[in-house]
Amino acid sequence: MKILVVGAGAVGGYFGARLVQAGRDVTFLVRPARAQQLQRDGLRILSPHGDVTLKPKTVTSSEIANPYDLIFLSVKAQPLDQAIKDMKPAVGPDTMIYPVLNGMRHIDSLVHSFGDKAVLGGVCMVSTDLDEQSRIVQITPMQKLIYGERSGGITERSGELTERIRALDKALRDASFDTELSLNITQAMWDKWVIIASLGLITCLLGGPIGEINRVPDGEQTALQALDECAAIGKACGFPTPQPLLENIRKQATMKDSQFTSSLYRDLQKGAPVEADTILGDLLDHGHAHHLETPLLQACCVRLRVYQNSLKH
Ligand SMILES: NC(=O)C1=CN([C@@H]2O[C@H](COP(=O)(O)OP(=O)(O)OC[C@H]3O[C@@H](n4cnc5c(N)ncnc54)[C@H](OP(=O)(O)O)[C@@H]3O)[C@@H](O)[C@H]2O)C=CC1
Ligand SMILES: CC(C)(CO)C(=O)C(=O)O
Repeated sequence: MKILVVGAGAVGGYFGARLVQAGRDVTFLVRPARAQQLQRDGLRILSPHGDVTLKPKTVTSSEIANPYDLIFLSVKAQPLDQAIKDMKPAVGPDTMIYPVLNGMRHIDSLVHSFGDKAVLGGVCMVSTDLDEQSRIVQITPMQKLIYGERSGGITERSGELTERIRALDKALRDASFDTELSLNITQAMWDKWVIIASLGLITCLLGGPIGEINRVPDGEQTALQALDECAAIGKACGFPTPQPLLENIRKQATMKDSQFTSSLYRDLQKGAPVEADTILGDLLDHGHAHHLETPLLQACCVRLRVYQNSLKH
C-alpha cells in the first residue's frame, strides 16, 4: 500500500516514521521549508519508545506524479484548505483519505472536495510536539490510531468488512503502535472530541497542566464542570461518551500530580495559532443548537478568540 502522509509535523511525522520503521511504503507531502530541513537533518523522533532518525521520502505538491492508496492527513485545521488543494494530485478514484485532525468539521471539507466515499473516519491518541529544532518529541507513551468506514464498514452484500478497510488495517497493524479498526468511527471521533475539548478547555481556560489546576482550591470542581459541559453536548448530539471512558477522563482530569497538557495549551504557550474554532467553537455551536448552558466552554472560546485576534496584530 502506497501511503502519503500529508503534514510531517508532530502527529504525521511520528506515525509516519513508525510506519517507515515497520517497512511500509511511506512518502511525506511537505512544503519547501520542511523538505529542506528534513533533507538536512532527517526526520528525528525523541520518544519513550525509542529515538530514531530517518531519511524520509518526501514530495512536494507539484512533484506528485500518481495517486496514492492511502493519505494519512495530519495537518492542523487552519492550513486544511491549502492542504486539500496540495494533495489533490495524490487522490485517485480508489484513494482512501484517513484524517486524524481533532474535531469533526474537517470531514465536511474533505467530503466536499473528494466525495463521500473517499473519506474515512479517524482518531489519533498521542501526545507529540515539535521542538525548536523541529524534532518530534513524544510526551507520553500513549500511541494509538483508530480508523473505520464512516458507514460502519460492513458491506450489505457479503456482511463482511470492506476490502479496503481490511487492507488499511493490515497496513497499519503491527507497526509498534496500537491500532483499532472501529465499526462505529463516528462515535469514536465524538469520544475523542469530548476528550480533547474538555482537556483543552481545562488547560487553556485555567492556564496550566492538569496537576497544577487540581492543586488549587476549586480547581478540581471546575475541571469536572468543564468535562460535564463537553460530555453533555456529545450526549445531546446523540453521541454519549461511554461511562467507563467518562470515568477515565474524570480520573485524568482530576489528578493532582499530572503534568498533562493538551496540544491546544502547548500551542497557546508557544504563541502559535490554536485550533479554537474547530475543537471548541464548533462544540459550543452544537451546544447552543441544543439550548445547553456551557459557561466554561463559552468563556474559553472567548479567551482563545481574543488570543487568535491578537496574533493578527
Ligand atoms: N500533537 C498532538 O499531540 C495531537 C494532535 N492532534 C491533531 O492532529 C492534527 C495535526 O496536529 P500536529 O501534528 O500537532 O500539528 P503540527 O503543526 O505539528 O503538524 C502539522 C504539519 O502539517 C504541515 N502542513 C501544513 N500544511 C501543509 C501542506 N499544505 N502541505 C504539506 N504539509 C503541510 C506543517 O508543515 P510546515 O512545516 O510546512 O508548516 C506541519 O508540519 C491537529 O488537528 C491536532 O489537533 C491529535 C492528537 C494529538
Ligand atoms: C488529548 C490528546 C493528547 C489525546 O490524543 C490530544 O488529542 C491533544 O492533545 O491534541
